[in-house]
Amino acid sequence: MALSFNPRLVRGVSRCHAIVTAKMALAASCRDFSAAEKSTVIVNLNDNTGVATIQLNRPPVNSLNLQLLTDIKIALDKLQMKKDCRGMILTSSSPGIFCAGLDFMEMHNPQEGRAREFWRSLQEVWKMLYGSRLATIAAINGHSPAGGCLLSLTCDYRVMAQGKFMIGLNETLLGMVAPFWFQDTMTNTIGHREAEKALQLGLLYSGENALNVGLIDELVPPEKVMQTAQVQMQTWLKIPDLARRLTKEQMRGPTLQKFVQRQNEDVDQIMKFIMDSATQRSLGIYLNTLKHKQLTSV
Ligand SMILES: CCCCCCCCCCCCC/C=C/C(=O)SCCNC(=O)CCNC(=O)[C@H](O)C(C)(C)COP(=O)(O)OP(=O)(O)OC[C@H]1O[C@@H](n2cnc3c(N)ncnc32)[C@H](O)[C@@H]1OP(=O)(O)O
Repeated sequence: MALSFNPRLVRGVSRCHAIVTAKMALAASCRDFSAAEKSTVIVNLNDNTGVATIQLNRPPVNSLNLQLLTDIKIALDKLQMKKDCRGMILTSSSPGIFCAGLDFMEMHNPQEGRAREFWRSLQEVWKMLYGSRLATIAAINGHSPAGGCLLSLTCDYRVMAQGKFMIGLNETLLGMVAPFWFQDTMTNTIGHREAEKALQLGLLYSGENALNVGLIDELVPPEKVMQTAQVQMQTWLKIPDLARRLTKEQMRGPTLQKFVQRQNEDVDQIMKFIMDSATQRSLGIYLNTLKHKQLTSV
């Protein structure tokens, strides 16, 4: 697959306890997170409200590598198995950066087996989040390009910090095509016409413009992002869980079913793209410019 790289572009807790101290069962599972090596997520569960927080904790930019994706999946798995857990807020431990998207280092001259595992992990995290039984809110406390935007789009509600932060699926600016399920998630959120523009132009939206097109639901001062997410979560939790969950399943089911049907084909296509020598040349050039980048928004 050919890749056209444009170097001008780019750049784009109440009893609540830290990771593991929540309830006994969760405490045990959380110990698992940090047993072998430092976890790249911080998980809290408020015993009183049933609301969990997952903080992406891979400084400096929370780029999604295999470990971070695996840690998110493990955390979600464990939270979803806990009956008392009804909601989850996804945020970052690094104010100013929610998530910089996929970790380019996972795609730069990778071993094919590792790259496949990486892509499958991304697919699994998307599928789990998009179909989660939990009420989910993204507390976007910083930049959220590409895969970062995708993560937030899986949630039921998005609160973003005011400031010079950008959010959007900017893949085309990098000479990449956002996979169909990235596109579907965007279209389901902002509608077909706006998604057409956003995806083809690789638009990175300012908070104000993201609010205008419905990409985010609230824009608040940075210090109010978590509080706003927690207050909004109470609204979602007033709805009987089963009714809310079945409605979500009906709304998102067709997108998830289409994804499952084409999941393997998607892995094969991406592998072909990543393993292509022209892609690797472009990525090498891009990685050099990444240090001197500047994101510009609409
Ligand atoms: C031409 C590319 C071709 C790639 C082809 C590969 C195949 C791909 C297959 C198809 C995939 C399609 C879907 C893709 C989805 C994605 O998510 S791709 C990732 C897109 N993300 C971005 O473009 C964001 C890039 N980063 C930034 O714009 C900025 O870093 C920031 C998020 C705005 C933060 O800025 P700032 O606070 O100024 O920090 P920096 O100094 O820029 O960064 C700190 C260090 O982190 C490194 N880094 C940043 N982003 C990434 C990343 N995504 N992956 C890996 N590393 C990253 C950055 O280089 C800095 O490193 P050091 O200089 O070593 O400190």
